[in-house]
Amino acid sequence: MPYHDDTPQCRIRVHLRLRPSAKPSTAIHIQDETATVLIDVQKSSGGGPPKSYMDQIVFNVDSIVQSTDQQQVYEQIAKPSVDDFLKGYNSTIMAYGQVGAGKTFTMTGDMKVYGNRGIIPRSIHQIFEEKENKPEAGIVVHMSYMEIYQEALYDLLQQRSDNLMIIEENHLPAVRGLAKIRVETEAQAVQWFFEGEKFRTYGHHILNPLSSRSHTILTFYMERRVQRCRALTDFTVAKLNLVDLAGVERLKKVSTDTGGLMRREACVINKSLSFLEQTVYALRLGQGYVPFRQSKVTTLLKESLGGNCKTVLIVNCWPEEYFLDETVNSKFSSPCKPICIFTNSIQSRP
Ligand SMILES: Nc1ncnc2c1ncn2[C@@H]1O[C@H](COP(=O)(O)OP(=O)(O)OP(=O)(O)O)[C@@H](O)[C@H]1O
Repeated sequence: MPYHDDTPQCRIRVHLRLRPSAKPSTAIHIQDETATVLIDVQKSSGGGPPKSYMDQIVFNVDSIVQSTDQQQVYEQIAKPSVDDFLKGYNSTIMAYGQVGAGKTFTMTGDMKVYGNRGIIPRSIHQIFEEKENKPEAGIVVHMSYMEIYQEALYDLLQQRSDNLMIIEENHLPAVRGLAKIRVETEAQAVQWFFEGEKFRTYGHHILNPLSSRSHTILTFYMERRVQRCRALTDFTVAKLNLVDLAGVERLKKVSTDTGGLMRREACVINKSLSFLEQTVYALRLGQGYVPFRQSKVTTLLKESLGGNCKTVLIVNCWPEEYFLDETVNSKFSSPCKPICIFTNSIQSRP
């Protein structure tokens, strides 16, 4: 069931997507009714017969998707966020998970097969359908697309310009130098998105011939007129972040190259994802100090994780035995669920 939350405080929604597998691990038990995943793991110490070595890791999410149907994934997980954005709420949809587990398939999709297009092209369609159907709302849309590679920022809509700097604006991070392109139609937005994709950093390894080596953040900025009463018109502004995080990597599983570029990339990616985990745990525990500034991705996602935003996290997993360690590590998503964030739809333009 798609989920809508109109309360001023809402929590991060967490969805698990398992990619199709011919041989799923028997250690993973899915309970669809309660959206719970139970994973049998070996206890590290202790005596007794083999069975007593087993322990069970439990993590709870909001829903579990095992289907490959991109339309269903969009309807169930992403569309409510785009609806919220169009109503004037800041929204974020973020894909996290192991390498090759389907993050880019979920966000961008297979653009050669129309039915397999992902959340980004479908969101673009929904945004411009609203703009066309409601001319009275005077909707204005801008977009930006950036990449975080090796802790440096690149503007994918300016031929990968690196002339960007994180600054603070109204106590929130902003990126100076980032192009915000005004887009009038769905075709223009798709064209700019493809233009940005050309400059994205990909690598090739055993698990994925087209592996993202960076985090990307595609943002839509919307401004629309809202008639409060006959004499009063508000201009509501909102942002939609579509985030494709780089994958959690065990280097020995993806490459035999232990000293080169892939190793350096994997170290930086894993470090930034572990900072993301630390940030989530600090928010979950309600700690006064939240280490947002430890990495570029947590700095830029400050509002999505602990500010004024409705956030959805999609955790992509391989259900095979070979990836069980990484699947267990995905349990970090569980503590995201109770994190409450403040949401306010009326952010009027002065
Ligand atoms: N649910 C799915 N159904 C069908 N094919 C899928 C699915 N998930 C992933 N794939 C396929 O698996 C391959 C790897 O997926 P994808 O590139 O999306 O992984 P990723 O998590 O983004 O990886 P990386 O972290 O390496 O960038 C692609 O060829 C993709 O089409």
